[in-house]
Amino acid sequence: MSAPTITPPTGGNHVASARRILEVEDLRKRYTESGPLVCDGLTFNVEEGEFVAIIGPSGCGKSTLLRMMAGLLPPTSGTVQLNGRKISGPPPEMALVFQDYTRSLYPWLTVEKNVRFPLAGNKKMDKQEKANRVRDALSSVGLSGFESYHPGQLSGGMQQRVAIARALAFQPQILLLDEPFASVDALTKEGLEDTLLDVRDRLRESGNTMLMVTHDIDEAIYLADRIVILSKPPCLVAEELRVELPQPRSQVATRSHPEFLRIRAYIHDVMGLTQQRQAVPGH
Ligand SMILES: Nc1ncnc2c1ncn2[C@@H]1O[C@H](COP(=O)(O)OP(=O)(O)OP(=O)(O)O)[C@@H](O)[C@H]1O
Repeated sequence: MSAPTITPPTGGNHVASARRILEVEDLRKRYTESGPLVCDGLTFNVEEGEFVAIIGPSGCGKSTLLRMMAGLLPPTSGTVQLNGRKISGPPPEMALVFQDYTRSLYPWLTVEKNVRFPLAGNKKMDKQEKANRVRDALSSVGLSGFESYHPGQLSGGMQQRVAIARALAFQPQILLLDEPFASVDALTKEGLEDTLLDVRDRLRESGNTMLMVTHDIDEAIYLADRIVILSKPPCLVAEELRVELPQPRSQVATRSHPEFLRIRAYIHDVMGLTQQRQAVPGH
C-alpha cells in the first residue's frame, strides 16, 4: 500500500480510560487448510468506553474478524482476549447486532418478548428486573409503546431498533455491531446512527464499549472515537486513527466540519480510493 499523501488526523476525544478491554493479537484465518488466507496477522486493542469502527474494502475480512472477536469462529492462529481472558466461545460480556434484522428477530414473538428473550435463561435475575431492563432498552431506542407489536408490523428501521434494544437489555460490557445499518434507507440510517450515539452517551459512564464493522467511511467517522482501517485481502491493519470531532455530533454540522472532510480524504488515500483525475485538454 502506497504511503498516504494527506497528513493524518491527530488528537483524540475518546473516554479517558487506558484499560484494555479487547486485545487482538496476530490473528490469522484460513477457512480451509488449502484455502486462501483471509486475515493475515491482525493486531489492535480496544479500550474500555471507546467506540471503535473497523472499515476496509469489500470482502477484505471484516465480518470474519468480527466473528472471531465474538467467539463464533475459531482463528487459524493468534488470539482474542477479553478482559485478559482468551476467547474460545461467545463470552457472556458481549452482545451482537447483525445487519440482517429479519433473521435476528423472532417474527412470532412480540417486540417485548424479542427484547426479553436473551434474559429468559438468567435465573439470578427476577421478573421485575427483566421487565425494567426491557422497558429501559425500548425507551432508549425510541420504541416505548410498541411492546405488543410483532416485527412484521414494524418498518425495517424499527426492527433494527428492536435488535439494538435486545442487545442493550442484556447490558453487555461490549457491543459488537456488524454493518448494522446497511439494510436500511439513508434517512432511517441517520436516525439509527443518532440513536446509537444517544445510547452510547448514556452508557459511556458505565464503561460500555462499542465495536462496529462497516464499509461506510462517513458512518465510521461520524460515529467512532477511533477507526481501524483494514487493508485489502488478506487483511491486516493498514492504519489506526483517532477522530477528533466536536461532541455532540450532528448530521449536518459534523459531516461538513473541516476535520470530518480531512479525515475522509485521508482514509480514501489510505484505502487507495482517491482517484487521480486526468486533466481535460482545454480546461
Ligand atoms: N464460511 C466461509 N467459508 C469460506 N470462505 C469464507 C467464508 N466466509 C467468508 N469467506 C471468505 O472470506 C473472505 C472475507 O469475507 P468477509 O465476509 O469476512 O469480508 P467482508 O469484509 O465482511 O465483506 P463485505 O464488506 O463484502 O461484507 C471472502 O473472500 C469470503 O469469500
